[in-house]
Amino acid sequence: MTAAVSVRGLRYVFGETVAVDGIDLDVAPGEIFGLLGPNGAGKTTTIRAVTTLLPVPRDTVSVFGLDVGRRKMAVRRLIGYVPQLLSADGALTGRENVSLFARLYDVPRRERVARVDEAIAAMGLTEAAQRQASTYSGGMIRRLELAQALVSSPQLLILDEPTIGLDPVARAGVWERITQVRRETGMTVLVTTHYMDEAEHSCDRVALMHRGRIGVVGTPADLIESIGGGSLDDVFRAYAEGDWDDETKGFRNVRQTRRTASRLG
Ligand SMILES: Nc1ncnc2c1ncn2[C@@H]1O[C@H](COP(=O)(O)OP(=O)(O)OP(=O)(O)O)[C@@H](O)[C@H]1O
Repeated sequence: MTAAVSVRGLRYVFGETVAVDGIDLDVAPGEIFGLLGPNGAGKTTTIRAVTTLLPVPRDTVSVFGLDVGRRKMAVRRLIGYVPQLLSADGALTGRENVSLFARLYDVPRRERVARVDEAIAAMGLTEAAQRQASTYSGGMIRRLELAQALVSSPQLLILDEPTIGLDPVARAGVWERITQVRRETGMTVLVTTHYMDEAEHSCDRVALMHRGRIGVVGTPADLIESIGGGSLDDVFRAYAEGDWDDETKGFRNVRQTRRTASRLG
């Protein structure tokens, strides 16, 4: 089966800073895949490479089998992207914002009205659609941005910290909509977050990223089991506290350390 996203040996350097340090990653079609890690881990740089917004060498990143280094425009047609910075225009109504994206993405004119309505409804914004976006709450703005990204019916939805800065209720609302869209459309979702608890509940698989590298990949349940129980936060802490530059500190060692720690109380 062709991976939705495949990354091989991706490295990205800004001046002296190694933002991404030779990572491999595979996202399966239809899964919600979380790229987790603290600020500066390299998550945004990784997904900007996947979205074609950063230049990448050939044969390092592909989306549904299309090489990002060679087929930029074709890849863009498969992707919906919600960046970290707000992209909705407060002076326009919710509906106008989504319609604007439908035109930008070149959604066929005869399908536009229906597709805009669908995207707005999928994000629970039908009643608010005629209001100016400047009157929306933070959670509604995020859902509006999701509707903008969904209007082109992408095969791959890429979300950079979709719940950052939102209160717990709004965060839950955003995740509820993301999981619902995936359930109804089978769309693949690649999401970055540093909220481990959210990823634990909503992602099928996660990759833990730290200092430009990916430490472990797996289902939240398997990763938690691998350290003998706890939460995804504990898993991350177990890895982040180890020296990731030291090749000898593998999964087994972390597990051993945890076991020892729990024996010692
Ligand atoms: N345009 C840039 N110029 C210089 N350095 C950059 C640039 N973009 C990112 N970096 C650096 O690369 C590293 C990785 O940043 P990146 O934004 O990918 O991390 P992140 O995990 O997404 O963190 P955050 O959640 O804070 O965005 C950081 O040290 C950051 O300062």
